[in-house]
Amino acid sequence: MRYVSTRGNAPVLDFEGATLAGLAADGGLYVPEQWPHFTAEEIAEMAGLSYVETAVRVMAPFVGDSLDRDTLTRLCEQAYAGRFAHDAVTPLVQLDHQHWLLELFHGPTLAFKDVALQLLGLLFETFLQHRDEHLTIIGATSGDTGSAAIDAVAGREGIDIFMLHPRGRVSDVQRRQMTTVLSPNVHNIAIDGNFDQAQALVKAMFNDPGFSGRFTLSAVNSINWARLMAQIVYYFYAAVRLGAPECPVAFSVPTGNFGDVFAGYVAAKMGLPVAKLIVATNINDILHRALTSGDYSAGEVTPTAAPSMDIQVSSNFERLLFDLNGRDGAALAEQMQTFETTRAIRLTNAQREGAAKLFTSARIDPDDMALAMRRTWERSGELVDPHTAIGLAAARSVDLDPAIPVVTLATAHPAKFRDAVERSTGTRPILPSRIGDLFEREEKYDVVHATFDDVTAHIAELATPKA
Ligand SMILES: Cc1ncc(COP(=O)(O)O)c(C=O)c1O
Ligand SMILES: N[C@@H](CCOP(=O)(O)O)C(=O)O
Repeated sequence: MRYVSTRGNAPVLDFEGATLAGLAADGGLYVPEQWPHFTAEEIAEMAGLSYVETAVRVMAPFVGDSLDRDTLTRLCEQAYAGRFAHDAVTPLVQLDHQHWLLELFHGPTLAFKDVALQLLGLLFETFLQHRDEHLTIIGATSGDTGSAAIDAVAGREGIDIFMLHPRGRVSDVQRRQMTTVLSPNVHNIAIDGNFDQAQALVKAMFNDPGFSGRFTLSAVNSINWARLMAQIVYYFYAAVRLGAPECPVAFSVPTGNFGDVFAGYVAAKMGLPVAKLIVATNINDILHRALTSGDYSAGEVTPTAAPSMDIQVSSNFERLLFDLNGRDGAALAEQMQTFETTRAIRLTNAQREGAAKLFTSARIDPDDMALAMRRTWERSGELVDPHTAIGLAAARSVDLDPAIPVVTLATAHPAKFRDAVERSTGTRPILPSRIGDLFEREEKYDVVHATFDDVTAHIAELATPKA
């Protein structure tokens, strides 16, 4: 499989190259040159497969010649068998006759990010084995990517990770999951700013030849295609259990950077019968506005009780706009440059009409989020975190054929957001025993001004330059 940039002006790479590069050299994002496709018979054959077997089937076409089948299978076994606290890896839980939760938080750091990052850590290690390179990973987090990426690469030879988080804007559990990992290759940086600023700094570092030329940079955010590839798997895994390919399934996805829901779009492109993708946002609603009125304009980020979704520049939306624009890289580059300068664009008619075929959206305010947490607890006995609650509230707000199962992606364990869950339900979720001592552990992180010069100077002091 070959990978092209959404902005049409970067080298075409294979899977290994795209995984190590992270971001394309022209500022765009790598996407497969074409979408692989499964027939209905091939999807039916996935019924009864284990998570690992499903993962290998779904990801093999994307990996192409970069890994042989045995190696891909071994890596999936290492990533999923044993590292997740549930045999099904991503189990389904039924709430009522139509609604289901897809629990994606059974990994080591209690959020859906583990599903992709456990594999990505192993991919980096495998690809580095035949290269004489030291990888410098630079990432930005609104709380969950950071800990999952750190868990995946802490202590690995030949890799350093620098993770930027917005100071004071992540939950105490989220922060400690990052800052209590004391491996010498882990570098946590708290910036005075929000996630969008952290993400912009990361992209600027990749795009600055003076900085990126000195190090072998890579990315762990969902700008890295390999992240999304691994997230496609659970759409297949859930849908075949609910009757696909005969029966279509809808998914409601709590959304910030548009990565998780874009993985659902790719699953649909690959032949999975997806009835609807519900883009569930909090009051930081750029995606809801874009999908309902074509207005993709970034406002100020407002802190909420669902902090991982406090995002106003949704990186992966670029991948959708590219696909819906007839994959015209030059036109997309112009559109994205306008967005980068003015922080606002209007979607073209082709983009709006194309998106409307599969996507719908809902903006959930804090009261409805709290109500969804309380009702789910009272009616189903399930504690859900604020992000999942937004997905559930959105799922229930959309008018869908009652015969179609609606799966809400449960993206984080409620214990990551204990205060918010307790406020809404009166019940305080307990930290799972594997991180039960989190509040006794020592923390280590640096506070750095959110400017390009300060952050790059800090990283350059600690990172290993190219030989
Ligand atoms: C718990 C949680 N839910 C939802 C999201 C949104 O996912 P995405 O950014 O892929 O849209 C995030 C962060 O990305 C998250 O950490
Ligand atoms: N919510 C994320 C933000 C980064 O998103 P990513 O999926 O692009 O890594 C987080 O928790 O860090």
